[in-house]
Amino acid sequence: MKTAINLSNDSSVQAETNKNVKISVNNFNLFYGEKQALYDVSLDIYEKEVTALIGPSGCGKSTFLRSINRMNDLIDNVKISGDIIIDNENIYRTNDVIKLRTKVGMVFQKPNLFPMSIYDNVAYGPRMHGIKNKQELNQIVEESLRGAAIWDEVKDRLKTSALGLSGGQQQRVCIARAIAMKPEVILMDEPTSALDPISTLKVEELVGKMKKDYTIVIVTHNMQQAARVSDRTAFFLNGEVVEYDKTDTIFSVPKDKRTEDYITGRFG
Ligand SMILES: Nc1ncnc2c1ncn2[C@@H]1O[C@H](COP(=O)(O)OP(=O)(O)OP(=O)(O)O)[C@@H](O)[C@H]1O
Repeated sequence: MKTAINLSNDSSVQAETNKNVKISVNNFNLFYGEKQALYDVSLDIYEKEVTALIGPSGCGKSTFLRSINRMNDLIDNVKISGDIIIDNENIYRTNDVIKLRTKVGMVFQKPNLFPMSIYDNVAYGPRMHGIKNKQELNQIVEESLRGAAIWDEVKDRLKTSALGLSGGQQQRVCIARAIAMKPEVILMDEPTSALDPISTLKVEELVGKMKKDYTIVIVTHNMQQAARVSDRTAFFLNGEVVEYDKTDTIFSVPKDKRTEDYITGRFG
C-alpha cells in the first residue's frame, strides 16, 4: 500500500507517463546488399528528449540514425524490413520523402556549409520551399541563428562567406540551417567530433536548450557527452540494441554485462 502511494506521488514516474512517443521503431532490419547492418531494432524515442546512440565503431549507429529520415534510400542496394513510425505515420509507406526530411532534419559530423554567405546558407532551405518574401526570410534567418546560439557572433557579418567561420561556428550555422526548415526532429551524427573542447561544450549546451522545442537523436562516440546531454541512451553492438534505458540507468546500473563492459572502457 505504502509503495503504491509513493509511486503515484513520485514526480519522475508522473513525468514518465506524460511523455509522448515521437518515433516508434518496431523490428527494424537493414541490409546493405547481402550484409545485414541492423537486427530487429525496436525502441521508442520520446518527444522533446535527447536520445543518444552509443556503441563501438561499425555497430550501426549512423545506419540507424539515417534510417529515421530515409537517408539510406540514397544508397544502392539497401533493403529494410520492419517499421519506423513518426507521429502515427509509417515513414517507409509514404511517398513524400521531402516532407519527411523537412520534418526530420539532420546535422552531420563535419560542418557542410555551402560556399555562400551565412545568410544564404540559412535561407537556402526556406527559399527552396518557395519563400521569397525578404522580410519573412530575414525573420527566419534571425530566429534560426538565435535558436542555434550563434546570432550574436554573426549578426554583423551575415553577408560574408560562411566558410570564413571557425569549425565550431560553422557547426552551429549548420544547426541553424536545420532549424530554418522548422523540423520537429533533429538527427545529429557525431556533431562535435571535428570540434575543439570549447566549441564542443557550446554545441552540447545548445543541444540541452534545443530539446525544449525539438526531439533530438544524437550519435556520439563520447560517453561523457552522452551522459551530459541525453535523457535516454541506446547501446548498439553488432547492429543490435543491447540495452536502451534512461541515461542515468545505463551509466550507473546497466543491466547487460556488455553495456557495462563498454561504458567502463573494457572494449570499443
Ligand atoms: N554504404 C554502405 N555500404 C555498405 N556497408 C555499409 C555502408 N555504410 C555502412 N556500412 C556497414 O554497416 C555497418 C554499420 O555501419 P555504421 O556506419 O552504421 O556504424 P557506426 O556505428 O555508425 O560506425 P562509426 O561509429 O564508425 O561511424 C558497418 O559494418 C559498415 O561497414
